[in-house]
Amino acid sequence: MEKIIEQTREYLKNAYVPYSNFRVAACVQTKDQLYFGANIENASYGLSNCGERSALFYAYSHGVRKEDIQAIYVVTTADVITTPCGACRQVMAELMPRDAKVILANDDEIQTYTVEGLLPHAFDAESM
Ligand SMILES: O=c1ccn([C@H]2C[C@H](O)[C@@H](CO)O2)c(=O)[nH]1
Ligand SMILES: [Zn+2]
Repeated sequence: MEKIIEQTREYLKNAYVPYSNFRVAACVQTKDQLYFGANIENASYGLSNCGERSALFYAYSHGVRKEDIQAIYVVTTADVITTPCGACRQVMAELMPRDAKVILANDDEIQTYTVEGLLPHAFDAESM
C-alpha cells in the first residue's frame, strides 16, 4: 500500500491547477496494473476534472472494466485527509465494484473506505 501511495505521489507534479493550486493524484489498481491520473482544471471552473476521475477514465480508456478494479488511491498534500467529491463518488459507483477500496492519503495519514461506504444507495443502471 505504501509503495503505491509513493508512486501516486509522483503524479502530483502533473496536476494542472492554476486556479485552486490544490493538487490531487490518483491511482486505479487492478490485479496486475496501475493507472495514474491527476486533477486538470479549466478557466470555466466547472469543467475541471478531479484526479480520481482522471485515473478512472484513463484506466477505462485502456480497457479496464469494473470487475478488474481492486482499489483507487487518492493522494494530496492537504493537512487533513480530503474525501472524494460527489461527482467522483457517482463515477466510482458506476465504474468500480461496490466493495472496491478507496484509499486516501496525505503526508501523515492513510484512511480506507469503500465505494459503497462513500455513496450508499447510489443511483445506477438498476435504478431505471
Ligand atoms: O477529491 C478531490 C477534491 C478536489 N479535487 C480537485 C478539483 C479541483 O481541481 C481542486 C479543488 O477543488 O481539487 C480532486 O481532484 N479530488
Ligand atoms: Zn471529484
